[in-house]
Amino acid sequence: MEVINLTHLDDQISQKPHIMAIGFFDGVHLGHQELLNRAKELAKKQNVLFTAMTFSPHPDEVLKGNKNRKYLMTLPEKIKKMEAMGVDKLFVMEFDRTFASLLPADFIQRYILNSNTKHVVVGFDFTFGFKAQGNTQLLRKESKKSGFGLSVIPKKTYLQEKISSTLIRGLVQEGNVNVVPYYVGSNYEVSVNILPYKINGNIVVQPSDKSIFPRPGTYAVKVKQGTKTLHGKFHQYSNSRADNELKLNEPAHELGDVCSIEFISRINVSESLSV
Ligand SMILES: Cc1cc2nc3c(=O)[nH]c(=O)nc-3n(C[C@H](O)[C@H](O)[C@H](O)COP(=O)(O)O)c2cc1C
Ligand SMILES: Nc1ncnc2c1ncn2[C@@H]1O[C@H](COP(=O)(O)OP(=O)(O)OP(=O)(O)O)[C@@H](O)[C@H]1O
Repeated sequence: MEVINLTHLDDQISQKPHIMAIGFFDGVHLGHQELLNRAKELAKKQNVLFTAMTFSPHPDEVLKGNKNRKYLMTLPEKIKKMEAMGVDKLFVMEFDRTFASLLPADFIQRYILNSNTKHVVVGFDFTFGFKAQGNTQLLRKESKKSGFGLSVIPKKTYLQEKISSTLIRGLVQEGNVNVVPYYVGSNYEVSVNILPYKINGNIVVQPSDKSIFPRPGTYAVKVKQGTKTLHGKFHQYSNSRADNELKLNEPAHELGDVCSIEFISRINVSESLSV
């Protein structure tokens, strides 16, 4: 997969024909996966590239000044997932105030009409352009007028509720990691750095300060490094502390500098790590 970093100065993003999925896609949940899979199928049928456009940082960081915003996935984690979803080219548009002020019609002109975008795939509640004025109705109207294809993915729900990044962020923060697979199709997973010392014989790990972590407590986890998977317990001290302890059930002599932690479930206090 090719990753193309863009700014508002890039007014054309592709010469080759492509089918593009658009959205922020934090956590790449089952709703996002349906959308990306639709774009992938269409691209295969039409023998064109499957592309996705995402934004960095999140519009709220820029427009609401919410600099401490935390994510289900950091950008490198999202890039890895997009590659696994089969995206050929990922456009990462720098979201700044100048880009935010682009009118919906100008967004369509630059990134769809001038960029050989044959078909656009978005969800039912997608918005774009200055003050989020563009929506799927506008895209529908323009697609008929200008002749590009449009697929709008209907709301994907679980227990009658929209599957959303916001809802999943809440589940993780509350420690309800065991239900995340119903919304994402897999466990909540975070990449961490392994620090070069131990505490009480436990491995000490440090997440990115942009990653969401479950509330303090002990969690049953899977630790993945390359093709290796180990099981263990993860202890989260407090939301403000930067390091956390990891106790593996099996010896892991060659654990390197980084690994990813999959959260399976929260463990009762009585079974917790002795720390
Ligand atoms: C060109 C452009 C301009 C945007 N301007 C605004 C804006 O002024 N205010 C706002 O709240 N969101 C703005 N957004 C953010 C969108 O409303 C939306 O959050 C973003 O396109 C990601 O879509 P998604 O949230 O459905 O993933 C803009 C998006 C684009 C593509
Ligand atoms: N449950 C869903 N069903 C269908 N489409 C969805 C669903 N959730 C999001 N989408 C679509 O996926 C794209 C990316 O959406 P976005 O990143 O805003 O996800 P979200 O889960 O709604 O996030 P948030 O909760 O932060 O608003 C958009 O085109 C959106 O319409």
